[in-house]
Amino acid sequence: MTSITIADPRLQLIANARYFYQQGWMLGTAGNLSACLPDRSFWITASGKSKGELLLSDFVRIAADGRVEASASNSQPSAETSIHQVIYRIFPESQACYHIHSIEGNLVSRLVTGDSLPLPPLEMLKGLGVWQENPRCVMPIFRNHLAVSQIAADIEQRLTVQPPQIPALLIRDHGITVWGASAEACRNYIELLEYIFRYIVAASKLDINTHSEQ
Ligand SMILES: CSCCC(=O)C(=O)COP(=O)(O)O
Ligand SMILES: [Zn+2]
Repeated sequence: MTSITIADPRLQLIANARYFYQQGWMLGTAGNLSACLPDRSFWITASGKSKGELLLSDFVRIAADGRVEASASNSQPSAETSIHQVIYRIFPESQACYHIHSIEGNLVSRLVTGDSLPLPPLEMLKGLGVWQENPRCVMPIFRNHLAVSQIAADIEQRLTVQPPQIPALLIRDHGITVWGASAEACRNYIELLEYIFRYIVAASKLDINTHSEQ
């Protein structure tokens, strides 16, 4: 009889957090990652852990009804757990949700004053699910309240009625959050967005209009 071993999703979260740390996107304790289990509970990084050197014990398991199901002694779930919960509620097909803090993400959030960031019509958007010629795509931006519950409430209120074109949102002066069908998809979304953000920042320095059709 063949036996199948189901890998612990925390292992992939640890590897991705280390990679993001190496890119400068999860420095110090910044950011939080989560991944769902078949019963819709999810593992999320415990609050205040160094994201470049996570251990299996640096995660908290949150049940589908919001209870803390498992945690190592003294570990509290990420302070931003409510944002992950809202994302899983609005997009129930999501299996993972990643939040990082990057310099480019914060810079682009300052290039516009409104509540959405226009994205240039780059080929890279296809990796985020946008398959249109010369797409007009925007990314939602949310205000960075001190109370995370207010950010989560704003996200739920807006995205429930106005689903975004890409599985991602920006919190101004704070960071980006993505969600997807797998941890691998989330890592790809983060990388693609970081490329797009670098492009936007570089274009703004060169004073290039990135939205005109050539
Ligand atoms: C320097 S990180 C400030 C808090 C934050 O925005 C974050 O992403 C990490 O919070 P957590 O509670 O998940 O460690
Ligand atoms: Zn954060």
